[in-house]
Amino acid sequence: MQLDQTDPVVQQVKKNLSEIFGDRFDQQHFVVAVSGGGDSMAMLYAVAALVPMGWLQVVSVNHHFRAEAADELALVERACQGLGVAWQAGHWEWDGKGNLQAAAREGRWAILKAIAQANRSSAVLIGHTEDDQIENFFLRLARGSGVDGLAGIQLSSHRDGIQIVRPLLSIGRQELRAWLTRNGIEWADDPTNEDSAYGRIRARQMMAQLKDLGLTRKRVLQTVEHMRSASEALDTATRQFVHDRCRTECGDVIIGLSEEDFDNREIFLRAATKAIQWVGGQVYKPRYESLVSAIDLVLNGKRNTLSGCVLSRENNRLRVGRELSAVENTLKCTGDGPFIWDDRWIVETSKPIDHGEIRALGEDGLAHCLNWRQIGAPRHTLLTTPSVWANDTLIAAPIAGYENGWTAQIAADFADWLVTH
Ligand SMILES: Nc1ncnc2c1ncn2[C@@H]1O[C@H](COP(=O)(O)OP(=O)(O)OP(=O)(O)O)[C@@H](O)[C@H]1O
Repeated sequence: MQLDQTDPVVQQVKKNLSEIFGDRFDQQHFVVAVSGGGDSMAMLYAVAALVPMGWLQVVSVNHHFRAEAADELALVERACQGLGVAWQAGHWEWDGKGNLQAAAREGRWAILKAIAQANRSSAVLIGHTEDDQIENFFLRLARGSGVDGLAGIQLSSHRDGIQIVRPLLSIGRQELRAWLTRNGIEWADDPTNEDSAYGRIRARQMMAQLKDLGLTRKRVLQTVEHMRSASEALDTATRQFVHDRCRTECGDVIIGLSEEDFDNREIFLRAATKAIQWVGGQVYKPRYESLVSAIDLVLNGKRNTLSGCVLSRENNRLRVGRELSAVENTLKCTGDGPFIWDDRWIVETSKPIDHGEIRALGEDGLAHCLNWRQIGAPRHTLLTTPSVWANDTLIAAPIAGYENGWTAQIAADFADWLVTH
């Protein structure tokens, strides 16, 4: 079944996609994440009405913890066959570690990301709706979130260098359900959606009661909008702060301290958070309380660690460096590169290597770098920089002064990275 472009839901989706991609929204390759639930099925049909089928790759992930999942995937596959759109299943299985829901979300993202990268897609489309926005607001409020958290879900965001777009974000779930029914589109109801053990569902139920206070959907969405605008203003100020006061050195961020940072901490803390995320390769921010206590300690001269980073004070500078025990990556390398190591270094050579290994320099490596003191960076920083090994012999440690035909440079400049994070 194909839908008419004048259909109101299709029109909304068109408006949202055009806002992000301009007039050429129908000439982008999209990965469309479809679970078989009402929201993502609505997204599938609306997007298929707008974007020629050759530009779409639908992906459904089976998390293998609900018996119904296979039927849901089959439902999506049938729908895609009917629409003439490419469909692919992804499989994920829980290793029993951590929280199941969170692990499933991460596993799903890893699959979507890999497919988007393989297809060189412009974006991954996700079926979040206005209801998700509202539920998310209450969940964040309950967690004591600040301006950024309450600024809500964005129409477009980035993760791991991939754009995520939510074309249904301005449409309510009820409207979508009615639309699906009107158009005879089948969807699968996820039984866990009714299970009040999940915070999101509890937030949904609570909304009904808050109406009595005059706290309507519209009011919540207004607050989200205000928070977004405040958050954007703070981001701009943070970028300016980073431009004026931060620089990078051997993969660390150095923040120049000034007296006013002790009084007016908001922008300073935001810049420190971004530095920690950039150095530590963290998608999520450290918890606010952990950040404040770590910063207090370091400003008082006590070196400490947070989110894969070492925070240390050097007179009027705060250094955010990588924590050695958090660097797990050992990368096999053959040829001349470029090799991406620790998700942030580009390592290359003019002398191709056979079956080498790139890993953090560490104590044993640094012992071979006789000139490291001349670099001017602290020992704990150099220990975390890339080094190249062959059969346990150190071949190069370019940042620690032992180049031997190798170079290493940071892949994404901190200030550039800030623009999309
Ligand atoms: N198993 C899955 N396979 C592919 N995409 C998924 C899967 N589960 C969720 N998604 C994507 O993530 C979005 C958000 O999922 P979530 O479970 O938070 O919401 P939902 O309201 O249950 O959505 P839906 O009704 O579409 O399942 C979905 O709309 C869909 O785009």
